[in-house]
Amino acid sequence: MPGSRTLNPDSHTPLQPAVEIRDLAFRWTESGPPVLRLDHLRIERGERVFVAGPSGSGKTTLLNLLAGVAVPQQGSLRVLGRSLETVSGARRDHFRADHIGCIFQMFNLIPYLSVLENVQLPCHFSRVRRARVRRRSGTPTAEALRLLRQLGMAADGCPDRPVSTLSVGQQQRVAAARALMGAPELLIADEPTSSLDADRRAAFIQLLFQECADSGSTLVFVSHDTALAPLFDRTLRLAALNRATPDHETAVQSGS
Ligand SMILES: Nc1ncnc2c1ncn2[C@@H]1O[C@H](COP(=O)(O)OP(=O)(O)OP(=O)(O)O)[C@@H](O)[C@H]1O
Repeated sequence: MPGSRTLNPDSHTPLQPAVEIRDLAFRWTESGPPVLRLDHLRIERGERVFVAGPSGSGKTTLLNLLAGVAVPQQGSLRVLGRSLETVSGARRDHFRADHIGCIFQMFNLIPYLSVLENVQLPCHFSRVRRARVRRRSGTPTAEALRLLRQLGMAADGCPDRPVSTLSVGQQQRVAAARALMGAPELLIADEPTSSLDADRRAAFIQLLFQECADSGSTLVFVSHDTALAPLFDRTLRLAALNRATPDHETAVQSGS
């Protein structure tokens, strides 16, 4: 039960929710229309949330806001208890490096680095994640290999290959392993299974769930594949704001 995992075992003080949004409006350009409006959204620690909605409804935009890549022009946005709309870009970058694992649609892998080097990158940017990796597996290399093994990417010299030589589906798994390094409290994933076959997709989701359960991480997962939705604790459904239909609301719907 996600809502029950709200005590910090170290301090015995209640943890803030993973995400709390109020009266948020976001537009990409000053004169452009709002692309996302959310009156209230609360995601508890440890929850696994599936984000659905038609193309252009703002799913990726929402992940950009949660990652602190973009900031809302209106409303409040608290992630892991931190008000992201009030802090500088540099602080948001630091916060993201320490606490958020991102699997973006474009992967953002560094082409001239090997698979193993790419997966270890979060440890270069964050002392917090480095410390967690040390506690879990001893070294960044050992933890990266553990994750790559789980994703079927540790055999046949794969860890030493430059990522530019990998298929899109393989790159997707490398991006996932990198996001999971150092057990970030919040994991956000944008269409992370779009290039995987059915078997790999099932294994991938199981791994994400297992890793999140082991570390109490919260998962926000965007996908057009609504067959996956019942696997999650609930579904957040976004509706396109600028469609010429009466349905202009951004709806939050609870799944089973
Ligand atoms: N960097 C950007 N600059 C300007 N407009 C943008 C930018 N990124 C997205 N948009 C616009 O914001 C709206 C929401 O886009 P977004 O990518 O969040 O939708 P989405 O629901 O993730 O779509 P898809 O399912 O196709 O990935 C769209 O109208 C899009 O054109």
